[in-house]
Parts: sequence; structure tokens; C-alpha cells
Amino acid sequence: MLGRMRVVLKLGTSVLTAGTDRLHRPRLVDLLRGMAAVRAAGHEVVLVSSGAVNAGWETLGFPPRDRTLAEKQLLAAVGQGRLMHLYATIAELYGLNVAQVLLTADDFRDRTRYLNARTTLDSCLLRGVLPIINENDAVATGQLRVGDNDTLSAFVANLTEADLLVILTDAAGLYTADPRTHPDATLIPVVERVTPEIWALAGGAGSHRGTGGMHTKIQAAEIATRAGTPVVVAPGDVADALPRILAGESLGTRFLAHGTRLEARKRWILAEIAAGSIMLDEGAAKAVVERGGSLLPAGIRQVEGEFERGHTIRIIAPEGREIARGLSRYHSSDLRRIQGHHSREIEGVLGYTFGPEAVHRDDLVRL
Ligand SMILES: Nc1ncnc2c1ncn2[C@@H]1O[C@H](COP(=O)(O)OP(=O)(O)O)[C@@H](O)[C@H]1O
Ligand SMILES: N[C@@H](CCC(=O)OP(=O)(O)O)C(=O)O
Repeated sequence: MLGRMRVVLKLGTSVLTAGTDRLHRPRLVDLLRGMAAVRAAGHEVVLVSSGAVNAGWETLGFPPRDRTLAEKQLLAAVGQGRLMHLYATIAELYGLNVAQVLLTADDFRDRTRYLNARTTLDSCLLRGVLPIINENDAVATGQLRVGDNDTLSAFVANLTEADLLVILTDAAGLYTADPRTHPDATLIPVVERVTPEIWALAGGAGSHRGTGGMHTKIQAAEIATRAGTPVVVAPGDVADALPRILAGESLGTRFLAHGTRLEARKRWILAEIAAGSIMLDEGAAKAVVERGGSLLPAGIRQVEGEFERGHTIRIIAPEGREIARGLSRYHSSDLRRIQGHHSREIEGVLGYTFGPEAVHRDDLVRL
């Protein structure tokens, strides 16, 4: 048994329709039963679900499947509500509450929106609510879109710092060639690195209902594994796929992570441009350098520059030497107000708190 995990599960249209042209209720029941089972085993689940356009098509019954953008947006707007209604109805049978979170590319580019989305997803998980994410197709077009839900699920895995991303689809995993056109293709059980050879295996755009075929799944695997999250691409028509994967069974193709998530996070912090600096007192500098501890507001003497929550800042010892870099948990103006204060006073000073640390030890890289 692997430990308790936070898992992002991505379900493509091909899985939700189970080879038919409509959302397949029995398939949804199976999938939600699986999610309830892994939650009962102590894991956390974040769902990224496609299927809105298909659900809209079922409702409005537009005959052709190649549609204009405006029609597609209409179908998504109509279908998203129906999709959520189905999820909510079935989830209730398993005692689960669901929440809808619609995201677009800007939610990952803009730091405040990113942190807000993260807070909402964290709150859902804390309260045992199943968040169901889709792209906000009704408002996002062109550059505003992530564009496909495989890539979106990798972004969500980073956002939620997931331990595993599971992408269920209508293929049994990554094959040596598109199994639709190459019946002799064989399953690749493990991919250590997404190399050009791996990219070359992805055939065309996949099923007529799906968006990106295997190409976008490989892209998702590359994004997530670089950030330290392993990815499993597995068949959606196998009973209890999710519980079996979380129980350690090898199903489909596993893409191995590059190092740990913490290492990836620290590499990323070092690659960011610092937006400001904080000067420490002797004791705080010692705690950071010698003990690798978190940085508390009590040890801050001065804050320079303007920065938002989540921005990278330089951490400076009393003699002026930069000793670390980290992500600030507070806006620079808030930090100025709480510098020198004990952490238990934060709420009294600001009226709210984002936790006792100015920079948490997991967000701090010593130089
Ligand atoms: N090397 C490959 N291995 C497996 N499947 C592949 C490969 N190349 C292309 N595909 C195609 O990708 C399809 C899955 O993508 P897609 O239809 O977009 O699904 P989803 O709706 O789950 O995103 C498979 O049905 C398969 O035909
Ligand atoms: N956002 C769209 C799905 C986009 C998408 O990537 O589809 P798929 O390839 O089936 O996962 C919808 O809900 O219909």
C-alpha cells in the first residue's frame, strides 16, 4: 500500500461516453464509486472532467460535429450545467458533495488568480468536497485557453501539488504506435523521460470526440513529471482503474517524475526573478542558515520593494549577504505591518492570517 496521496484524475470525453455518442451514466457511476473508494482509503481526489461540449450536443442536438467556435461555446455553456448535474446526482449516492471550478489560461498566469484558485481547491479538499474542474470554454478562446484538458490537468497537478496525475482514456496506455491504425502496436509500461522518441509515438488527434489524442497526454506528462509529479495514462474502461492504480497495481503507462516535487519547486524558485528583499535579525538568519527553518515575521527588520503573496523574494542576513530565496506568504505591505511581531499577533494586526510563517521552509532555498 502506498501512503495517502493527493491525486488529480482526468477523464476525457472518450471515457465519459464509453464508446457511445452520449455521456454514459453507468460509466459515471463506476467512476464515482472508484473515487469514493479511494477517498474512503484516505486519499484526496481532484477531478478534471471533459464532456461539456458533448453534453451540450446531446441537449441541443446539433447534427454536425465540426462546429463553429460560437456553436462550440454555446454547447459548452449548455452542457457544463448538465454535466455537473449528472455528477452531483451520482456523487450524492456515495455521500459526496461536488464543487465546480472553471479555469482558463489566465488563472495560471496571474499570480493572484492562481493563489485564489489554489485556496479554493484546498478548501474543497479540507471539507471533503470533490472539486470538478473544466476549462471555462464559454468565455475563453484562442490565447486565453489552455486548449485541452490533458494539459489543464497537468497545470492543476502543479497548482495542487499533487502526488500523482492519472489520465484515463480510451486507449490502454501509450503504445509503440496508434493502436487504432497499428494493431500490432504494444503497450509501453514505463516511460523514464519524455524524449523526442516518445513524442514520435503519438499519432493524430485521437477519437472524433476527444481533443488531443496521445499528443496532449505526452505533453501533460512532460509538464507534470518535470514538476515532480508522476503520471499514469490508463484505460478508462477497466473496472476500478483508480483504486487499483492507487493500490500500487501497474495499469497503463507510468511516466516517472524528475526528482521530488520539493526539489522541482526549489529549482523553480531559483529561476524566478526576485521582486523584493527582506532583511533579517541575527536570530532569524541563524534559524534559516543553520536549521533550515521557516522564517517568521518576528525576525524581519526591514522589507524592501513591492511584491504580492507568492512572489519570490531575497532573504538578507544582518551583514547584507543574501542567504536564501523564498516565496512570500504575505504581500509586502502586510509584511511591513507584521515585521517584528509574534506570529500569534498577525490576525490582530492585519485582521486575517495566511499562517504563522512569512516564508515557509518548503518555499525557501538556502544559497
Ligand atoms: N501511441 C499511441 N498510443 C495510444 N494511443 C494513441 C497513440 N497515438 C494516438 N493515440 C490515440 O489517442 C486516443 C486517445 O485520445 P483522445 O481520443 O483525445 O481521448 P480523450 O478523450 O481521453 O482525451 C486513442 O484512442 C488513440 O487512438
Ligand atoms: N472542455 C471540453 C473538453 C476539452 C478536451 O480536452 O476534451 P478531451 O480530449 O475529451 O479531454 C469539454 O468539456 O467538452
